[in-house]
Amino acid sequence: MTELPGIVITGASGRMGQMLIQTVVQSDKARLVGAVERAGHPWVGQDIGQAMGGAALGVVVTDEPLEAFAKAQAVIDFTAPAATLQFAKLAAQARAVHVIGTTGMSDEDIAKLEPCGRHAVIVRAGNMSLGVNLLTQLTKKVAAALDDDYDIEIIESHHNQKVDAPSGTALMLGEAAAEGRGVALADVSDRGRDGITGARQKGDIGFVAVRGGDIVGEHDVMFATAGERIILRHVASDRSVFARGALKAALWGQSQKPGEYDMLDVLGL
Ligand SMILES: NC(=O)C1=CN([C@@H]2O[C@H](COP(=O)(O)OP(=O)(O)OC[C@H]3O[C@@H](n4cnc5c(N)ncnc54)[C@H](O)[C@@H]3O)[C@@H](O)[C@H]2O)C=CC1
Ligand SMILES: O=C(O)C1=N[C@H](C(=O)O)C[C@H](O)C1
Repeated sequence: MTELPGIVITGASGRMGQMLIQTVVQSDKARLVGAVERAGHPWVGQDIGQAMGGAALGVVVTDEPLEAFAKAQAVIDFTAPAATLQFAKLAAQARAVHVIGTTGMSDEDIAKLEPCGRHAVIVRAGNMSLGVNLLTQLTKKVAAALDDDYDIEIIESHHNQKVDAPSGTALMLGEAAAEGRGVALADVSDRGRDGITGARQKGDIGFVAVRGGDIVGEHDVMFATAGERIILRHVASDRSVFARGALKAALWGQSQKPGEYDMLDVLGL
């Protein structure tokens, strides 16, 4: 019998890290072979199951990513941009599929993934849920059907510990709206209203970020014109939707050629 694909989770103690550990351990399609945390983190050296407050899982948290990646078929990485760039090089070296959920990466950061994608499969998306990826397609379609008498605003809400804005999801939705309209998002994006801003520019795509409490992730795409508004909405109430998508991507990546992919490729949307 062939062994199930081995998965390493980076940022293992994080909100997503812990959800990913649970998701992989409960799956009958993959096995957990590693858990990585940053050097100096108190969980390093502890069994990941016990560190999470449960039974031992036989996987000790390490701060040596390459050693862990070498034993794995895939790395699922929801950490921070600098860490993700380091992991991309190491996953390519280990020829492991690298699933990147990390957001807040700059265009320069994203360009640095290109050489890694020549050696290994990379799947990257600002949101790994089926619902949001479907919403990008709906957004594109609605934006293509309406002219710029409809003002597009993207409103995102997240918990009070989120460090980046706009969210990765909001940017995906903005890209989809811009694509539907046949414009480049960089040319029409309005991200920072404060003070005497002047009236809204026709054709702009606006972004609004709300931060508070324990909101998992909510996104509205509003098309507003005189007399009516259309609002497309996604609400995530549990991080398992992201973790399930990420595991699906890790398994899908096993049969792909090296290159950079996104969740639309994984989901066939
Ligand atoms: N694409 C998607 O579907 C989703 C993406 N995210 C993104 O995932 C990222 C993480 O989110 P959370 O889990 O909420 O954050 P968090 O702050 O709870 O967890 C991040 C973890 O990464 C660890 N980390 C940082 N640098 C590291 C390094 N060099 N080596 C190993 N571990 C390192 C931290 O110690 C921490 O445990 C964010 O960018 C967030 O926006 C979150 C949810 C869904
Ligand atoms: O940081 C989060 O929590 C989330 N981040 C992703 C994003 O930036 O869009 C996805 C999700 O909304 C949760």
